[in-house]
Amino acid sequence: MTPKKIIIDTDPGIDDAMAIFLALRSPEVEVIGLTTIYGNVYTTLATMNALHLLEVAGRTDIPVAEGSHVTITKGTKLRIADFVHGSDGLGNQNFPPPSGKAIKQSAAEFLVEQASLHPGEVTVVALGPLTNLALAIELDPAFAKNVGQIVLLGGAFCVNGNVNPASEANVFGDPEAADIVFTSGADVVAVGINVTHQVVLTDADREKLANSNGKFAQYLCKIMGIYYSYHHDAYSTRGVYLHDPTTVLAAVNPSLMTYTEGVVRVQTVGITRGLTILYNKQKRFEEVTEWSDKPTVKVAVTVDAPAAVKLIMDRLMES
Ligand SMILES: O=c1[nH]cnc2c1ncn2[C@@H]1O[C@H](CO)[C@@H](O)[C@H]1O
Repeated sequence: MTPKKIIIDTDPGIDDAMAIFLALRSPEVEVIGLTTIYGNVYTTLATMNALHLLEVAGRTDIPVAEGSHVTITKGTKLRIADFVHGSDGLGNQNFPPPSGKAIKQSAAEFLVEQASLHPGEVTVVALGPLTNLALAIELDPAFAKNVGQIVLLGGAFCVNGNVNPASEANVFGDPEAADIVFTSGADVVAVGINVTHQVVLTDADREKLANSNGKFAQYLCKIMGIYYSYHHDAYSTRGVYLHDPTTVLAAVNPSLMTYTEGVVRVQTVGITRGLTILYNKQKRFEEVTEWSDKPTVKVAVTVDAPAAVKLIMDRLMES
């Protein structure tokens, strides 16, 4: 079977690093590019980190396109989660700057170009706020139809968020963009923290990674300390949530999850800004609602967590 072409839209980020390495080790997919976005770090640093991670992996053949520095509404007050990942996004390791450079195209231009070059064949795996995808949709009315699938990490479906009780970090980062993507008519699969919080890398798993000869496992163990201490403080867990790698798995091996389908809208105002609400079509409402006549998306509901953790670890431990 020919591997699925994927573009990873990313804000690296410790779990992003893990997700990128996992994708590079997955024969089911071919990474044809990385696009960058703010979120865990600012966009400029996300681009540097994406280039750095490709250099670590020996995959400088993969292009990196820099994404937006502002939200879809041109907002510049960004919420950056450096307290989760370190001020450099990669566990404060003082890595030397990458020698490579981003391509001239913007992330949105690159996404539009690749989707129209390979209609129906490109999967975008979106691991940060959805600004670049919303820009691609605005730039090219055919993008939503041309893109094969958008597999995104976003939302907290029927559970508390991780920024506040209402909102998950990626949707909170640009709620207007998220609403554009969810209602675009593209084939969207949303993996929310209701699912990713079930996929935990324990202290014992970390030790196993550290004791392996895997190049990626070794690198990740070096940068993961701050991600572990953050989880210990914030959630009182002795382990970390594998948000981004789990989302990559939804593209690599979709059968590890179950899904429901319905219309998702995003709250953009008030104390619940960033809230994702899925209408499951179980009731016909008398009134016309903001969910009426909108395209549906797939939302992940369950995950085979032990199988997911094992697959992620096995691939990262290959040397
Ligand atoms: O507590 C948190 N606040 C903000 N961002 C977080 C937190 N925990 C994890 N992430 C980051 O947000 C995405 C998942 O929502 C992941 O990329 C993760 O690295």
